[in-house]
Amino acid sequence: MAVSDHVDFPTFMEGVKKRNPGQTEFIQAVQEVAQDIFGFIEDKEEYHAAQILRRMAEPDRVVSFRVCWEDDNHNIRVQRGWRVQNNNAIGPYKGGIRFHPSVTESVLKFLAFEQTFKNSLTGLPMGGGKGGANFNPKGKSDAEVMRFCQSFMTELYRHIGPDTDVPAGDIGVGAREIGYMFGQYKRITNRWEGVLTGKGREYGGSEMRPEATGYGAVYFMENMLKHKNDAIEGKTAVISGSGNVATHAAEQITKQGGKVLTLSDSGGFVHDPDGFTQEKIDWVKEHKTHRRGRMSEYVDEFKGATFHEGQRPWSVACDLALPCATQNELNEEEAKALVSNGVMAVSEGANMPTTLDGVHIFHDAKIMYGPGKAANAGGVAVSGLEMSQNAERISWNHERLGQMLTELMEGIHDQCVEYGDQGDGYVDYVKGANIAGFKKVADAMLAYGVV
Ligand SMILES: NC(=O)C1=CN([C@@H]2O[C@H](COP(=O)(O)OP(=O)(O)OC[C@H]3O[C@@H](n4cnc5c(N)ncnc54)[C@H](OP(=O)(O)O)[C@@H]3O)[C@@H](O)[C@H]2O)C=CC1
Ligand SMILES: O=C(O)CCC(=O)C(=O)O
Repeated sequence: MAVSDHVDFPTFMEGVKKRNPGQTEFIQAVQEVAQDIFGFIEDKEEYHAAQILRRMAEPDRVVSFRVCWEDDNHNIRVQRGWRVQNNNAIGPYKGGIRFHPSVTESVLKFLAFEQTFKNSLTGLPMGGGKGGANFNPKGKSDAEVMRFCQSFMTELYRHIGPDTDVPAGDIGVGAREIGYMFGQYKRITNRWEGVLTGKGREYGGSEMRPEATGYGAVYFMENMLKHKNDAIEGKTAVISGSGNVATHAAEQITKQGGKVLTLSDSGGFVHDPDGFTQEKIDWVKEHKTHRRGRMSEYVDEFKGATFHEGQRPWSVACDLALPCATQNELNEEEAKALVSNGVMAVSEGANMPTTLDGVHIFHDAKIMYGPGKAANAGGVAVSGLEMSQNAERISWNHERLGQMLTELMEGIHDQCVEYGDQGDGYVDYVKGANIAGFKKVADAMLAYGVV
């Protein structure tokens, strides 16, 4: 009988850092999870003996490939693509594809790691994966984006499948890119199958998927407030981003009687003290998605608003904050500014938008803080429902899916409370999400033995 290798948290993290040199985002994501899991498994020898956390922090595989495409001037361009298949213990790998110049292996490994816990929290049978390329869709013609997507899928198709790995959208990958990639998969394989989610409604996409992540993050906020006998109505909200997640979060805050004060993009943020009404949000959706414009142009359209170039919105006083743009977009100083301006609750639409130091500020101030892996899980949850609909060759209506999303978010919130309740009225939602997400995957891995 082997003697179990029962390492402590600092030794575990030293090993993670040594094995993943320079991968700061991945190390950050593992650290945030591991610090909670070490406490939880302290007296659970079976997890130590089977090296479960060590195995979870090592992706099943990372596929990296060349993506060649021709631009409109007939220049040959070369990008790097990846698919990180992190863990398929509880279902096929599942997670988005990101096209952005900042994409690296470290970024995709952190996202695939987070996705594993998030997907487990949904209660649906989905493992964790993530992919992407260091391709910048900004400023490219539709024809260039199509050629890039086709080339990307020409390599990716051999690694994915409806029971193997089911990608979806993320930053820089929306309905247009999913259409081009799904078309290419179908063309190469001669199969129509639910290999991607986030598809257009006319070819197998699900009702509610476009809204699901942003609405879900607001439902998570609603659940946190309800737990304290409070509600969104009458509250002010600061939101970052102006893409799929941010605009739908803004829409749902507005529907529930809250007032959205800001939206942003990588150029800066817009402060509209009169609030973003549905008409204004529709303008932003159209402007960013179809005209592919900049948020700076909002102030030419709507009087009374100001644009703050190169800045993030966290200095604007608010009751609620929803970071919905990208990772590490809210640091320690910005967290302090939010707290000193009286923020009550933070619900993360983006993945890991708050730095570890920022998270500590929220915890020390005991404000309600819903981490991305719980708060933004509504998107992948409805993706899971899109997979079910495709497999059954049926489609459910908007109302039914809306109801399912509401119930799924409530279930995720309640799991966080079950494992994160500190007994003094404070809920540590990070701890709750980490432990609840870990347990199901870990138990499945134990059942499989050493694989
Ligand atoms: N789409 C989904 O279903 C899900 C998305 N998420 C997460 O939500 C976040 C937003 O995704 P999504 O809305 O889909 O993406 P979109 O591409 O639709 O929008 C991204 C938004 O974030 C801004 N942004 C991107 N990178 C940066 C940066 N480095 N600094 C400042 N702003 C930036 C973009 O501004 P600009 O236009 O200037 O680039 C844009 O406003 C990501 O963290 C993603 O991983 C999580 C779960 C599901
Ligand atoms: O819908 C999906 O499969 C993935 C969504 C996603 O990428 C995420 O949750 O971060």
